[in-house]
Amino acid sequence: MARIVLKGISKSYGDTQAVEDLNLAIEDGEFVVLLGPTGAGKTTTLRLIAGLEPPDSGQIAIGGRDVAGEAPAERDVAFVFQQYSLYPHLSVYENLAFPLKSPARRLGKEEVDRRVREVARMVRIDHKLENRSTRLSGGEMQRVAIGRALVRRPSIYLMDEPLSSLDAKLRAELRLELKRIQNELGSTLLYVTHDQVEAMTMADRIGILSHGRLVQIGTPREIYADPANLHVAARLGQPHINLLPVDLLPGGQTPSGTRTVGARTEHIEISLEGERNASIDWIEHLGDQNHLHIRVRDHKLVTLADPNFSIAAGDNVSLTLRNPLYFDAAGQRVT
Ligand SMILES: Nc1ncnc2c1ncn2[C@@H]1O[C@H](COP(=O)(O)OP(=O)(O)OP(=O)(O)O)[C@@H](O)[C@H]1O
Repeated sequence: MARIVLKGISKSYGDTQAVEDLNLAIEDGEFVVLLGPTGAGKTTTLRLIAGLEPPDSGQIAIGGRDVAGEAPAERDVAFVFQQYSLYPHLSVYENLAFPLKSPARRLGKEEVDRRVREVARMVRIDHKLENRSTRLSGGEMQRVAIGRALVRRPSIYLMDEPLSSLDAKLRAELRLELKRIQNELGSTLLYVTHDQVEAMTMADRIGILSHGRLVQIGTPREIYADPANLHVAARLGQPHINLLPVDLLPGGQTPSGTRTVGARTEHIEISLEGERNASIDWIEHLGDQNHLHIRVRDHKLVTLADPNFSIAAGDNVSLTLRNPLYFDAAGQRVT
C-alpha cells in the first residue's frame, strides 16, 4: 500500500499532447477513478505511473520514493488491462500462481498454495481452480486476471477499463466485488474508465480528465452536484444534463454572467397546473422509469419521470426550474 504523487507530469507523442501538467495525489488506500472520453490521456497516465514509458517532464513518487530511475518491476505495481491476458495452456490455479513463481520471490510451495486459494475465494473462482483458463466465461476470465494482480500484493493497483469487455450484468456484479475486495485489502487503486456508473459507484474520488488535463477531482457527490464547468457537468448524469439558454424556463435566480443553464431531472419540475410552456414529444418506457422528450419552443430536453406519472405524447405541461446549474460564456460555473 502506498501513496502516489504526480507533480507537473507531461507527455506527448509527436504533436499529440497526451498528458499536460498533471498534478494528482492519491492517498494510501484510496480508490481513485479517472474518468474521461476517449483520447483524454487516461491510459497514458497509468502507463507513466507503471513505468512503461517515461514522462517528458514532472515527477512521480510512489510511497514517498521518486521512481524516475525505476523499471516497472521495481515499482511494485500491478496492472490489469481491458482484455484478460491469461496463459491459455495453464489452469486457473497455475495462472494465479504464476506471478508468485519468479525466482526473486522464493515463496514456499505451501505459501503459494495458501495465497492462490485465498485470492481465488476473494474473486469467487475457487470452484474452477482446475479448469483450463480457456474453458471459462468472459467474466470468469476477468476474475482470474484481477486475481492474478491481487495475488502479488503490490503496493498499488492500476486498472485500465478492466470490466469494459463484459456484459452489463457481469459488469455490475464485478463492480461491487472489486469495491469489496479493495475495501478488504485497503489497497491503493487507480482505475480508468469512461463509464460514469463505474466511477460513481466505486470511487472514493473521481478525477475528470479532458485533453490530457485534470479538470476537477472530488468525491462522486461533489463532481455530480458541484461541477466546475460544462465539460464536467456533461460527463455525469443519465439522461445527460440539458443545456438551455437563459430565460427559456421560469424559476431559479440567474446570476449575472450566465450564458447557459444546466438542468438535470432534479432541477426540472413538471406540472399539469399553471401556464403550459412545453409539450411532450415522445416517451421512452424503460420499465422502472420513463424518459420524457420535451419541447420548449424550438429547444428539446430530456428528463426522467416516474412510470406512474400519467402523461402521454402530445400533452402540454408546465416546466419550472429549481436550483439549476449556471455557466458563463467560457463554460465555467457561475454561482
Ligand atoms: N504510443 C502512442 N503513440 C502516439 N500517440 C499516442 C500513443 N499513446 C497514446 N497516444 C495519443 O495520446 C492521446 C491520449 O491517449 P490515451 O490512450 O492516454 O487516452 P485514453 O483517455 O486512455 O483513451 P481511451 O479511452 O480511448 O483508452 C490520444 O490522442 C492518443 O491517440
